[in-house]
Amino acid sequence: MRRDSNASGLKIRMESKDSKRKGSVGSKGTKSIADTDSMSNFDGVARTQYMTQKRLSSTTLSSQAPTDTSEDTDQDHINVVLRVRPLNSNETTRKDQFTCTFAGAGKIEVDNNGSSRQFGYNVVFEPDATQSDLFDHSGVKKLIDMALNGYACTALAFGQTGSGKTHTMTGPPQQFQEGKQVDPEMYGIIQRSLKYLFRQLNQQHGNKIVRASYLEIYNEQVIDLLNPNMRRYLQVRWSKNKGFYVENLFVVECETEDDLNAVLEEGMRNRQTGSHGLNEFSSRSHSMLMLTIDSEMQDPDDENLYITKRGKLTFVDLAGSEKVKDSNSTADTLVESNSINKSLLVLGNCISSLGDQKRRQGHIPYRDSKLTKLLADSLGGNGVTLMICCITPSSHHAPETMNTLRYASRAKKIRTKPVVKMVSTK
Ligand SMILES: Nc1ncnc2c1ncn2[C@@H]1O[C@H](COP(=O)(O)OP(=O)(O)OP(=O)(O)O)[C@@H](O)[C@H]1O
Repeated sequence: MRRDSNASGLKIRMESKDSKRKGSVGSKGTKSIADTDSMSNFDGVARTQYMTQKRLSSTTLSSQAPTDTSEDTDQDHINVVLRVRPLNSNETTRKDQFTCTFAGAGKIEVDNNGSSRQFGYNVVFEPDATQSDLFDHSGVKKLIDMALNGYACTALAFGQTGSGKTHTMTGPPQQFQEGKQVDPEMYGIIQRSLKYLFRQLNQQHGNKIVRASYLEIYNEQVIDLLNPNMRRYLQVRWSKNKGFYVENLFVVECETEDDLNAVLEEGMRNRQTGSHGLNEFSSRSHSMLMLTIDSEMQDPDDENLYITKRGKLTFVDLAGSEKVKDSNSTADTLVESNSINKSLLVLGNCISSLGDQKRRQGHIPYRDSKLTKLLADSLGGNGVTLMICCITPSSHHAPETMNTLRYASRAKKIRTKPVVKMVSTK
């Protein structure tokens, strides 16, 4: 191990060269809330506990108890939660209608030009839900607990451009600009997760090592967000042991929450963003912040043997699907839009196949995009996944919103087989 800094001076303890090279809410309805700490999907041991309903004074979240508890006990459904952002100033100026009705119990009804449809998810966050509501009740804490116990866990934000994915994951995107600061109340799921992760780690005994890497997929190329000066596209490879992985990705070892926050800031500053008709600070790439958490413990039966549980925690902020007509894309942004839409189409195809009981036994087109290759394990493998779908309630975007909701419903049917990864060392 040695201390080092990357090209842009990120001061974080880094792994040895070898290991580095290895790439290693407010509606009108009921005010109820899910105790997501008992969500069966995120509980690898007690798998069939039902969510308990709690009343909460001013928050309006709704929840749904999982209904099918009789299935293969090795498998877990992907958890899907939905966040509806408030109407923005463009939408109110245009006098767009508010299309969503919240019936409670994880149900949402959306009106698309006179025809309405109801959808159901694990939790629905209504427009006045706060950032802290999202963190407390989306199930992400359970996800972190599972990563600490050796599972590969993913939190993935999905939805049309401008629907609030980045806001949900990190808070307002402007905060990462030079000299800008944000009220900590606005911090997103990632910053809150990093805090929670270190709080949990500090309470545990034994050696713990947290490593981080951060990449983006921009125009179907993988770029290292922690080493952007390298400006070399990284290759996605496959191996029997690791599945799909990115070769030569910069990996940093983080000792504190501040180290991880520095990684986040560095990556967010380097991420491709652009301005278009639907979002002033639009992410033009899919980003993945990947943490590996090694927890070493002595084998109770052999004092010379140490067992390391290797959990993973990945935060994915997808670029948003967009209608080129609405985003007024031209030249470069058109190439970006097409690339984003294409990779999201492949993701949609994978989700459709995986969500269909018959088709999931057949060919899943993971290899059709880098994004799906890197999400293969989270979606169809041994991972545990939380999908956070973001939508706008605006009538102007209702057809696109319907698409997002349909995808989210399909994703809910996907099942993975979570396994704990162990490494033993003498
Ligand atoms: N729940 C919310 N409450 C208040 N403002 C929000 C909310 N969600 C999003 N916004 C604001 O709306 C704008 C667009 O949000 P954001 O950039 O997160 O969208 P996105 O889905 O990540 O878009 P893209 O795919 O283009 O990157 C931002 O200014 C953001 O702060």
